[in-house]
Amino acid sequence: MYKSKINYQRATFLTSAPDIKALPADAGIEVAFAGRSNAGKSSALNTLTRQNSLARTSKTPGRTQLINTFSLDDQRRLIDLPGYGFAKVPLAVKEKWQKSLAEYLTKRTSLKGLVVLMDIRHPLKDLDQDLIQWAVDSKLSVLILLTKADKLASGARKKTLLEVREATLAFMGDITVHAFSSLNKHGLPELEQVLDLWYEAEGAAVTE
Ligand SMILES: Nc1nc2c(ncn2[C@@H]2O[C@H](COP(=O)(O)OP(=O)(O)OP(=O)(O)O)[C@@H](O)[C@H]2O)c(=O)[nH]1
Ligand SMILES: [Mg+2]
Repeated sequence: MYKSKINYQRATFLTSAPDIKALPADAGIEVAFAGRSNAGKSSALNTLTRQNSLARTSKTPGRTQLINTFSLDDQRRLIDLPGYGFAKVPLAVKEKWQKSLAEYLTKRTSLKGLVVLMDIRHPLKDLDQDLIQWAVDSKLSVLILLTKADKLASGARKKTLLEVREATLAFMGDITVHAFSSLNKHGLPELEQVLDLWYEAEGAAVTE
């Protein structure tokens, strides 16, 4: 098993920011979780940090409307971004939070890597592809997590994983793809290993 170098359980809530002006100082290293509404971003953060209610989750898409920041230590932060692609939200609200999302992604210097979460049953929708291409063009490292992997049997899960890996070659970037489940913790060691690398705290190799 992979032993992570960073103690993700130590994460503490910092701020909920309506726009980037309200974020903590733009120093150190940030890793942000992005994806469609309901993809499982907040759940994945809670799984990573072994805290059930650090990030608020919901059956109702559009739960996370602010940029929520969590501290790992004085140099490292995790970010829970508002989801995109959810139609049933008042336009004014949607525009406001999509704007703060775009602002965060384009202006935040400490942003080192983007975790893009997609439901394994509906991967690579248009907005996901736009986000991944933008991240690659911006020289960000990308980790794709195919979430809710528990919803598929292992054969179908592996098939989708290979298909998505193949499809992401076209983006010509630094992209890693793993299946993930917050329900049964599938893919958690892989997530920790990639984050350790981005946070410049590489741990021991995965040995099985
Ligand atoms: N079966 C299963 N359900 C999951 C998993 N991860 C999340 N869910 C469910 O999916 C729903 C959405 O999860 P959230 O973590 O709130 O999703 P989000 O991406 O943060 O959503 P927004 O904040 O609205 O953008 C909740 O009902 C979760 O319980 C998983 O790994 N397996
Ligand atoms: Mg959320």
